[in-house]
Formats: sequence, C-alpha cells, structure tokens
Amino acid sequence: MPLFSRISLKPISIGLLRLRSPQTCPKMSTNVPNFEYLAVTNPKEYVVHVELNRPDKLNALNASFFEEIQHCFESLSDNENCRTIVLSGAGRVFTAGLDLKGLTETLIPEVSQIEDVARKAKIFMKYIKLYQQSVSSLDLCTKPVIVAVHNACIGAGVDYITAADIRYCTKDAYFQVKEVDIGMAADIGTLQRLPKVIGSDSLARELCYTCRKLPASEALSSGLVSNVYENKEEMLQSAVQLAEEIAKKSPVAVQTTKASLRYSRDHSVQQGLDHIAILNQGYLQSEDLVNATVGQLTKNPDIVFSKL
Ligand SMILES: CC/C=C\C=C\CC(=O)SCCNC(=O)CCNC(=O)[C@H](O)C(C)(C)COP(=O)(O)OP(=O)(O)OC[C@H]1O[C@@H](n2cnc3c(N)ncnc32)[C@H](O)[C@@H]1OP(=O)(O)O
Repeated sequence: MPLFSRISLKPISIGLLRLRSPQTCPKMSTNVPNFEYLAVTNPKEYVVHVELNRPDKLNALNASFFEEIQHCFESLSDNENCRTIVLSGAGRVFTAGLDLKGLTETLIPEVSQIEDVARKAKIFMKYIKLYQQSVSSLDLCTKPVIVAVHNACIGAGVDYITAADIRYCTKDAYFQVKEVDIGMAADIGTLQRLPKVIGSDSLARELCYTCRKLPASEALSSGLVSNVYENKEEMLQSAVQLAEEIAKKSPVAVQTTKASLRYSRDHSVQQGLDHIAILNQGYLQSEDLVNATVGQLTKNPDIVFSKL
C-alpha cells in the first residue's frame, strides 16, 4: 500500500482557483479543499501532507499554483484537525521555480500591450504582491511547516522553503537562487529570509549573486536543512514522523512557540520578550499547561490535548 493514499474528486471552478469539490482527508472531520496543483492527504492524525503536484512541468509555479498554495495554507492554519504540515514535491524534482512559459507567454505579452509605465507597473505590483502573500502563507501559518526537498529546488522554490519552519532534503537535492540568471532581483522572500535562515550574510549574498547550485552537503553544513536522507521515501517517512511527534504535543504550546519565534526574528530581543509575555499571560491559563505538566510529572507521554 502506498505511504500516502490520494483522494481525487471532480474539479469545479471558483474564481481564479480551480478548486475541486470539498473533500475530507482520511481521519479529518473538517473539510480541506482539494486543488488542481496540490495533493493534500492526511498520513497521521493531525498531520497533513501537501504535495506540489504538477510533475509533468517539474512543479513549475504559475499564477494559479501560487494562489492555491496560499489558499491551502490559510485554510490549514485555521483547521483544528491539522497540527503540523509536511510539504513536498511530486515527480522528479521539488520545483523548477517560476513558470517561465507563463512569464514569457502570458504576463510579458499582457504588459507589453500597455503603453504607460505606471499602468504597466501596477500589473507587476499586483503579481509580486500576490506571490509574496503566497510564500508568506507558510510563515504566517499557525502550524509548523516541514518541507521535504528532493532534487531541484530552484528560484521561487527557495522563497517557499525559507518561509517554512524546518527543512529536510535528499542527498541528490540542490538549491538555486536563480533570479539573477533570468534578469531580476528575487522579490518574494528569499532575499529577506535566506540570510536569517542560514545565519551567514556572506554565503547568502554569494548564492544570490552567482546563482550557483548549493548541494545537499553544503545545505546541511550551512544550516539551510537540518537533515539529509538517502532517498525521498526515507525523507518523507522521517518528515511525517517528526510532524507526528510535534502534533502529539500541546497545540497551544507549539502554536505560541511558532508565533514567538516568528515575531522575535523580526524584532529586538526586548520586543520579543514583551510579545511572548503578552501571549503567555493568557495562554498559561490554558488547560494544556496543567495537562502537559501532569504528564511530565507522572511520566505519561500520551496526554490527549483538545483541538485548536
Ligand atoms: C514576481 C516573480 C516571482 C517569482 C519569481 C521567481 C523566479 C524564479 O523562480 S527563477 C527560476 C526559474 N526556473 C528556472 O530557471 C529553471 C528552468 N528549468 C530548468 O532549468 C530545467 O527544467 C531543470 C530544472 C534543470 C530540469 O531539466 P530537465 O531534467 O532536462 O527537464 P526539462 O526537459 O527541462 O523539463 C521538463 C518539463 O518541465 C518544463 N519546465 C521545467 N522548468 C520549467 C519552468 N521553470 N517553467 C515552465 N516549465 C518548466 C519543461 O518545459 C518541460 O516541459 P515539456 O512540456 O516536456 O517541454
């Protein structure tokens, strides 16, 4: 039996998104939308696996793909049956980045028909903001996101993975900040997050200016990923195992930890301390604190926490 069973339903159109009719993942009582470019499954209780699913085009990201990712992560952020998310890519590679055919055959011709620079600029602004929001939806998601990268992770792929909480990869993986090679500055997250994720401004600049491929071994030594695996199956098993381990803990504690780490990354130490003090003056009153503490004292690892 495959590790993750798929559910496929007939597509329906909702605005720009081609959503499929609502479906319930196995063991999930709340509906999760099904998508054209994403396969969403539920391999363990409270664990959701989101798979980039445009394998024939190496998961190249077009406008609908960006929108679906945002819609999916915003939905999971509010879904009390989801506590952790694993994000991976179907097919040969994790992602080949921005859909370059979409760029040259749709966006550039659309903009070239317009003469005025301000009106052209407004269209670019719309797309940049849309794509930024999609990438940031992983960061803003209240649940931890674990990305599992195999083979190529190019351009927009690096934007997404640096907005996730935890990164794993296979030994054949490579990471490429490719924007300069297509004549643009990266504009949807990599330049803002990569230096902070790897903690080396020098290496980040080298990668962004040269577009060189960062192999798995260097991704590990630089801290971009925290583990490297022999193959995709081993990596996914470990990613789901990790997701399950986190999902068994207090959702109040995990989600507040993510909120504080995120806030503290972008603020001073004192601002971070003030932020967590304000959060915890409320959350320390939660039943989770009592239940988890009793679990520790009684050496009982199987505490059942209410949904959040
Ligand atoms: C507002 C702007 C926001 C974001 C901007 C982001 C910028 C970026 O993401 S820059 C990075 C852009 N991506 C690339 O430069 C990578 C392009 N692809 C490749 O270099 C190669 O495909 C490869 C990943 C090295 C793999 O090569 P190979 O194994 O030889 O496969 P191919 O035959 O090349 O590809 C198979 C199939 O996929 C299509 N495809 C691959 N990449 C893209 C892409 N980026 N966009 C659209 N389509 C892509 C390719 O055309 C093939 O399709 P066929 O229909 O079979 O021809």
